[in-house]
Amino acid sequence: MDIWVVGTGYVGLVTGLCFAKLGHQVWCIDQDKNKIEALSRGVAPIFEPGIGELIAQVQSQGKVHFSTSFPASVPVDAALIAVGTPPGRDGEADLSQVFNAVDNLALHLPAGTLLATKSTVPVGTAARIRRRLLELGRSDLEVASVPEFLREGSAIEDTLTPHRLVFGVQSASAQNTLERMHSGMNSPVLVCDPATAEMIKYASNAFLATKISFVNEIANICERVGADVSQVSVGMGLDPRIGPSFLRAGLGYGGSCFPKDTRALVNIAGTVNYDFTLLRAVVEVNQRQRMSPLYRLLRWFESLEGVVVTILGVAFKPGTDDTRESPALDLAAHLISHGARVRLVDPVVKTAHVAGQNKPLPVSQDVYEALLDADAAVLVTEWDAFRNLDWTHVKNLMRGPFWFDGRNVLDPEVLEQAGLVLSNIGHKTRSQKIPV
Ligand SMILES: NC(=O)c1ccc[n+]([C@@H]2O[C@H](COP(=O)([O-])OP(=O)(O)OC[C@H]3O[C@@H](n4cnc5c(N)ncnc54)[C@H](O)[C@@H]3O)[C@@H](O)[C@H]2O)c1
Ligand SMILES: O=c1ccn([C@@H]2O[C@H](COP(=O)(O)OP(=O)(O)O[C@H]3O[C@H](CO)[C@@H](O)[C@H](O)[C@H]3O)[C@@H](O)[C@H]2O)c(=O)[nH]1
Repeated sequence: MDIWVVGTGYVGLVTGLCFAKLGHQVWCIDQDKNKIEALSRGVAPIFEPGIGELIAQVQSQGKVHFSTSFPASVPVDAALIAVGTPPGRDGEADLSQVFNAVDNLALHLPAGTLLATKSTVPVGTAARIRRRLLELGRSDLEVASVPEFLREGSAIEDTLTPHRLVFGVQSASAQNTLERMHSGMNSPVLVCDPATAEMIKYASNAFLATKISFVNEIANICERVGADVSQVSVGMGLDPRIGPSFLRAGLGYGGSCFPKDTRALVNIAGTVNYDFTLLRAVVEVNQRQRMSPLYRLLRWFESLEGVVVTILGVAFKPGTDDTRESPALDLAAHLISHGARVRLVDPVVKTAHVAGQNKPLPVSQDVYEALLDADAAVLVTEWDAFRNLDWTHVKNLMRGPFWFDGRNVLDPEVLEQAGLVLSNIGHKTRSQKIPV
């Protein structure tokens, strides 16, 4: 098949490359000249395991093409919209990129082509797209919703072997086009109407975010009653009705999806006069959870004025260089506003945009250098590189012994043996000095 993918961000790029790998002829179109130039030279604009090799493979097979404009006289069976849907002022999804893409596609797609959204869009967007196409005199295009469920860090595998495919369609021919497009993927398929498909995407992200905020609330109670949240998670997860995933307590969720999509779903509910009380609480709990190291540091130091704090991990999770809605950036901004001197270290992120700073902050790649003369350290992102440090060396480098493990991946006993003091989330603190 011939497929156009509009928007070559995370989702558009990975989707386009994977369809090319499945044997389709793919055009990846993006308005960002630098991105397209880099991709044409085989350079990936994102850090994602396997992406460089995949670009090289499908480029050498002539299966993928990168362009800033819609190709003329090139056949096309389906166009996928994978542009951004960033949050607007009240958390609502800003659909300007989507409708810009729709308007451009309306000028270029031949009659009968399928136009499907991969972007996460509010319920009712497919209907709005159809109305827009009618206004533009393009009642001859099919509209569908095919939400994307990939995770950053395992995006290629998730796209080639997804847990499920959701086809939100209104006609047999649209379903048939999507089936041909995805043939070669051996995944369960749910066929439904576009509005239902759009809701499945938001409901899935909101439910996973709810699990995380729930376990973080349990963790906070564990600290106060002397229970161990890691074991509570294992114990809960052994019940197949609950399942073990997304029960890792920590500094809460970040990234380009959960924070944005939970707020957007609260907003969607509001537009139909429904107060999504539960999801509002999930969002609030997540925001509060990010600040737990700040409160713990304030109890340890009393004042953070001039205190040097090293933050380990700037990406919102390991395996990506994406810093969108990373808890580390929020924490850094709050520590700085309390007078702390913040140092950042991450294996792949090079600079960080921290609110209130007029230029990006540098991010070190050398963890020992970043810990030299630090008064305290906070692990925010559980990169492997931070798990097995030479703790005696760390103790000797640092001015103070205080560590906060925001992802519960460090062994308190090992750190204590080296003379450090470790506080973490959801465990009874071992040091008498750290009040909960
Ligand atoms: N990042 C993820 O892990 C992920 C996973 C599933 C779903 N999603 C959803 O997919 C969508 C895209 O996410 P992303 O992270 O890839 O976004 P992104 O912001 O990284 O990329 C969007 C791209 O679209 C391009 N673009 C914008 N308007 C355009 C236009 N009119 N024509 C051509 N190109 C245009 C931008 O230049 C940019 O490169 C969002 O709705 C997001 O919620 C993201
Ligand atoms: O037990 C857990 C699991 C995750 N997280 C945090 O949750 C966030 C999101 O993690 P993850 O879901 O792995 O990353 P994303 O790449 O943002 O993927 C989510 O968002 C995508 C965009 O919508 C969806 O496609 C995916 O299915 C969905 O998992 C990260 O900050 C994690 O640190 C926790 O705090 N505890």
